[in-house]
Amino acid sequence: MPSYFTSAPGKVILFGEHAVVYGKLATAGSLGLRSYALVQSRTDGALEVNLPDVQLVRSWKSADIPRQARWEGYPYPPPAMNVELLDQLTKFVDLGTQTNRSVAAIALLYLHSYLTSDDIANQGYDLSVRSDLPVGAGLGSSASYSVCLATALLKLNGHLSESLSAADQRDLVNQWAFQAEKVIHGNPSGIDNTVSTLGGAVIFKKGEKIEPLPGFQSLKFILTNTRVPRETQVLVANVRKLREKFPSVVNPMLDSINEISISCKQLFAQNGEDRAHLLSRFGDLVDVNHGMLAALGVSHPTLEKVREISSKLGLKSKLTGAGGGGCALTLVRDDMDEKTVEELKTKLGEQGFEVLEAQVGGPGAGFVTLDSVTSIAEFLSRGTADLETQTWTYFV
Ligand SMILES: Nc1ncnc2c1ncn2[C@@H]1O[C@H](COP(=O)(O)OP(=O)(O)OP(=O)(O)O)[C@@H](O)[C@H]1O
Ligand SMILES: C[C@@](O)(CCO)CC(=O)[O-]
Ligand SMILES: [Mg+2]
Repeated sequence: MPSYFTSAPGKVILFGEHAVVYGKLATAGSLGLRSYALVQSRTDGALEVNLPDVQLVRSWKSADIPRQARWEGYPYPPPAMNVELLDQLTKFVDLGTQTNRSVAAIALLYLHSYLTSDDIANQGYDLSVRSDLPVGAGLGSSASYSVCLATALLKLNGHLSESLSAADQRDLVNQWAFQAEKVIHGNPSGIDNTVSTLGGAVIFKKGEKIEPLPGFQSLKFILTNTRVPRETQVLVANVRKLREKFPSVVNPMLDSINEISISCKQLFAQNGEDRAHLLSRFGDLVDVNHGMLAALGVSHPTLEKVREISSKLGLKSKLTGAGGGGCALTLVRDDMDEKTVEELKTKLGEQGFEVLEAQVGGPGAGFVTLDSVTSIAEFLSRGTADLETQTWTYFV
């Protein structure tokens, strides 16, 4: 009766969102805010899914769920996106096409279709996911959800055997989480699931081996959730349309954003000893990158409000993630006194924004093997601090 907790962090993109979709460099770090899953096998052939963050509770007879090919296992890569299966699953879940919970359920069943063995499918299983991240706010909730799902289903089906190195296990989790991200986002670059799987801070280029950001030093940010809902898929599509209309205008902007990530990498690599200089230059890059994103049409009046409020207090902010609402990050320099930070938080709160403080650069995906059946209700009501006291295994 295998059963597991799995967990994965959200992410904050420092520089390079959107440009990363076109093969440009981006830098990002994992967040202290995480999602958690509980997966455990049953005996009655049901697949029971609990996703409280998107208000979804469903129980399907496992035998009724459309399935096509199974994945052959390591070292085979996941097959190309199966559009026919996606159509079948969309009809099967019957929750509308573009709702939060519809895509969440389809992503889960898509991984189920490939990763679940016939034996486990016949027995059935419970899968619940809960998150400390705001959903759809630019902090990688979809990636963190996808990484939790991939880790849970790979573990449950014995695909992460101990004969594989930690790096191979991590790659498998990342590759399958990317499949789930594709179901949710359409055309993701893969940066979000990669940061969520690996943890730490990375410099990322689509399709290339990922490197930790050399010399990365922990930075303090305030994250402001404007609470304006938006969908990453829609914003990415809007930038694509603008680029198709004006390639000669937009392409140089994407190149400039690439240079921002290179400058960030150089800052950490060269200026590690002069922290004040590093933070001042980092702040300049925050400003420039936001300006370019605004020019690409992915800012929002609320994000500009965050910039206005923070700028009056001498702080630099930019949107983070896809933009169009969602979250902004504000760099808190070491020399900022607590009073100013409190004033910032108060002013942001007065606008109805949610202010989050989180560490950047913590651990990536992890799991705990459980030796007894856990009640779903208990798992869903447990505090994060309580879950974190478990003995987690990370893929390092
Ligand atoms: N805890 C969760 N439970 C179930 N589904 C989730 C959860 N978190 C995210 N999702 C899925 O991810 C979707 C949100 O993804 P989206 O990419 O638009 O936002 P994000 O990942 O928070 O932001 P960004 O991609 O800009 O970082 C939701 O509609 C839902 O389908
Ligand atoms: C907007 C985007 O660049 C980042 C979303 O967090 C999309 C992606 O990279 O897939
Ligand atoms: Mg996302």
